[in-house]
Amino acid sequence: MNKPILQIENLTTSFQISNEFYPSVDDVSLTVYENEIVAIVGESGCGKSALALSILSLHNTKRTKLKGKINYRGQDLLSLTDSGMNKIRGKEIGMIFQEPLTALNPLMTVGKQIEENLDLHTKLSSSQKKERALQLLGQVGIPKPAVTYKQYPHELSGGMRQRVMISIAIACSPSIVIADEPTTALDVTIQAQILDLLKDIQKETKLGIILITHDLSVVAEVADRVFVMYAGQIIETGTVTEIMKNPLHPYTRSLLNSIPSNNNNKDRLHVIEGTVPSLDRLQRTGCRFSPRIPWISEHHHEEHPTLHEVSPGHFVRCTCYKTFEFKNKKGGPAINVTSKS
Ligand SMILES: Nc1ncnc2c1ncn2[C@@H]1O[C@H](COP(=O)(O)OP(=O)(O)OP(=O)(O)O)[C@@H](O)[C@H]1O
Repeated sequence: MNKPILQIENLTTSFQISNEFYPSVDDVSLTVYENEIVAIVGESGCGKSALALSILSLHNTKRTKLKGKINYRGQDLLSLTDSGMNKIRGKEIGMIFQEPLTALNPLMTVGKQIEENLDLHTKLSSSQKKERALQLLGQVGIPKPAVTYKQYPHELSGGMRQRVMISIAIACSPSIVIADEPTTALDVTIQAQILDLLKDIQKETKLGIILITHDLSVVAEVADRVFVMYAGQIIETGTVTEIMKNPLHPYTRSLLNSIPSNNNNKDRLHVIEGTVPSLDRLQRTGCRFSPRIPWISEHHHEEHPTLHEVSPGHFVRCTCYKTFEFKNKKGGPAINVTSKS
């Protein structure tokens, strides 16, 4: 049985807007075990990145309030000082961002950027650092590590830059890597290569990966378990096999129906207006998804929706899933699914 590495308990992350604090991540609990890929999926604005940045304590502390617990191997990350957290970031928990061109330093060679992370967290000599950097570049599939080592980020293609980001993220052999939309900025073939690379690295190193994406087809490709987020809350979770085979929440079903290969409906798709509401306009009582499926009458929703375990490990929020049908009954998306790209 794999051991839990990260246990998030009742995490609420609130941001200050004008003079009020509004929860962007609302009472989220999730566990990541070693040797698994956990996906967090949802439309733009659901709180996925806010959750990732909370794990790494990367929010502006003056304008953000965090409540709950983030246990990493027995210590609560929320109670750590800045210097305590600096020892975790990049060493224990690696991070891969969506756009490597902005995440990488344009003025530093690839080799130096990998070595910078090694400098912070290891006591390797200069020659050992170089050796490790070259080995990492080889591990992430860079064809000529010695050449790329000396190059600047702008000299590389998008896919190569993302491989470099991955090499930096795994340089200090972390237990967890958080990958926030790692393939969104890449074209389809390169996307598939990067996903394969992440899968291979995960298998080789047995680390836990938290994969953030708006795309359920990416989830189906690589993840073991999935947490579907809507308006700051987890609305459904389970193994990927279970969620793909038996999605229950209307939102999950809508996301799945928005994948072209899953949609057998040859008619015009039925699109319901609406997007994830902004934090200050979000209804916080009742089912948060109900305004987007107004044809489902109120009494089918719970007043205080909770997560129900429908089969071992498969949880769904609110009772509306029991009676939900797509408005056009043919399975077109119930909502106009937005994405970041
Ligand atoms: N620093 C901040 N201050 C105020 N509001 C914020 C801040 N960061 C995020 N938000 C708000 O919190 C909500 C969730 O944002 P978040 O970026 O986590 O969503 P997301 O699901 O990651 O979307 P995307 O895929 O677009 O990044 C949004 O309404 C966003 O506007």
